[in-house]
Amino acid sequence: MAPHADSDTGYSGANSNSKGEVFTVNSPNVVYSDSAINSKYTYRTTSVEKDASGKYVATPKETLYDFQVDRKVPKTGMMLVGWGGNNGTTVTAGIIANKLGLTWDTREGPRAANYYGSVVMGSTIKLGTDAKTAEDVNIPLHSMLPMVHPNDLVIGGWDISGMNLAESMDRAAVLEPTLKNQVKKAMAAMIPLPSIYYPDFIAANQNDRADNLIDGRVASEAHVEKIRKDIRDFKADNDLDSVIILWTANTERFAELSEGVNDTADNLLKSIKANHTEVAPSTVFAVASILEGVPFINGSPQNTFVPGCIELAERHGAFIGGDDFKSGQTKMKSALVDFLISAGIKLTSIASYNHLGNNDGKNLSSHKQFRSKEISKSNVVDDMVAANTVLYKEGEHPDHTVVIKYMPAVGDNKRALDEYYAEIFMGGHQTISMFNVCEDSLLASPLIIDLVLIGEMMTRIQWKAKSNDGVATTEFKKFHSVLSILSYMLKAPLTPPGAPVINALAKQRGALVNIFRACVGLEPESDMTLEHKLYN
Ligand SMILES: NC(=O)c1ccc[n+]([C@@H]2O[C@H](COP(=O)([O-])OP(=O)(O)OC[C@H]3O[C@@H](n4cnc5c(N)ncnc54)[C@H](O)[C@@H]3O)[C@@H](O)[C@H]2O)c1
Ligand SMILES: O=P([O-])([O-])O[C@@H]1[C@@H](O)[C@H](O)[C@@H](O)[C@H](O)[C@@H]1O
Repeated sequence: MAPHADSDTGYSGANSNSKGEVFTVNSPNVVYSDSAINSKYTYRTTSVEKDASGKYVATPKETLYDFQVDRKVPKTGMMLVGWGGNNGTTVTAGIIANKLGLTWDTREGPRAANYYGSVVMGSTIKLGTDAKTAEDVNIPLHSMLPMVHPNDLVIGGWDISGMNLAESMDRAAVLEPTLKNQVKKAMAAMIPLPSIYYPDFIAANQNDRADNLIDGRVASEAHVEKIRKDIRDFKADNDLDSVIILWTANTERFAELSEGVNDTADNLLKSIKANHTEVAPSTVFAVASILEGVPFINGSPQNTFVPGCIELAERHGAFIGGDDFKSGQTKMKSALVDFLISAGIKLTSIASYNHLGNNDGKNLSSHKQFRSKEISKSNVVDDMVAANTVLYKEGEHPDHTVVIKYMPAVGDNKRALDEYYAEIFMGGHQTISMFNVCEDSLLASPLIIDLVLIGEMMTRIQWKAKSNDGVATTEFKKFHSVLSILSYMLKAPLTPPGAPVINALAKQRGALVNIFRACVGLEPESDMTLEHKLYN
């Protein structure tokens, strides 16, 4: 279904038709037209109650969904807030290099552009099993639905630093000179739009790069309208069908949540109108995006989505997602903790130390900004611990410490040192010590692509339902405004109010893949492989 031959994804194992489609579903429940894929999907869950004796009673439930996927792949723009930063310049250079099919010399020999680290572009999913050999048939995740190809993204954005992207790519010191030289000309023509700058929200040490500013140092309606106009102009100037806004600017301090200021949509809008000092730049960008009806995704840990912002998104049916790219140390943690606890090993302490020398690290050397990051890096084990009442009593939790130090010498190559300490059988202990060098921007940039591609895809999926108690949704509706399907890429996944937060990495990926499967009428991949277990 991708508009590109599989060679663009570096994938050679699939055969695709003239439209680049890798598969179709042969089922009476799935109907293809030129404009849409319509599927009927039975969603099977288990409802659990306690009986009078306190025993659980499990009742299978079925809900019949109709899914509709718009097959027209739109010309899409990606507008980055913080475009001139390490992540912004790196993802831009990476997309240009892939689009041009560049190779460049390195000490280890020639390297070619790729999308490694992108779950959409670099991973595969099991479609099913071969009808003749019963072997797994795996296809690129990107081929599951008619998704935008990152090579086709039109890129723009804002930065408080006015450097062109070639200069800021040099400042970032992430990419090899032999690659930079090949994209420098294109990137020199890319100039970030001036942005809003409220000094109190980021470290004072960022002030020296703030030379590309919109007037006004507190939130205002004028700021919202200026950003809305920037979005409209970018869309019109590039003849785009859709635009996704993504925050990859500095980590802000948390905004104080208070009644009458940001607790409701109306109060938030009033606070912006009244130039309230507790409205963060990232929240102003989110409000502008919501009012423009374009998805806004937060790649940083601050509480951009104050309750009033979430309510505004719900009111306008606009998509939001966040928070904080899950790129290295935390991604490893969410997989390792899932493994240990689901193996019945009682994790009792996690010590997470990391140091880095990029501008992100410089900003995080300020306590208020570090605190935002400490929160997002610390909550990632909560769901896995709470789910295992065999190992952990109510309220019991492993010790968990997060340390971040700014060490300029290592630049973007963040060092993560972790110790996991656990109780095992009969009083024994297991100690896992890990040294993980995360080249932060090269790990985060593919996540930016995933967030934008999946965020855009979700704007083209609608559903209606008929549950087995007869409650029917008659009109097609969009997914909830809060895109929790993005959680695999995020440390502190934002969920619809009242919905549980899932941090276990495998569950997050399973949700993404199985929702995409449902959209084409396919059952979830259960890994049961009964076909290999029941017959002699
Ligand atoms: N692996 C990773 O790199 C990683 C992982 C998780 C989260 N993050 C988060 O992503 C964000 C970006 O990381 P980075 O390494 O690119 O940082 P960076 O400091 O290199 O880039 C941030 C950019 O944002 C700009 N900026 C600051 N305030 C702005 C505003 N109000 N409007 C527009 N631009 C503004 C800065 O000038 C800078 O160019 C940080 O918040 C970081 O914590 C990064
Ligand atoms: O995703 P992850 O590697 O756990 O977390 C990273 C932190 O280790 C790092 O200190 C911070 O600067 C990055 O922005 C990112 O948040």
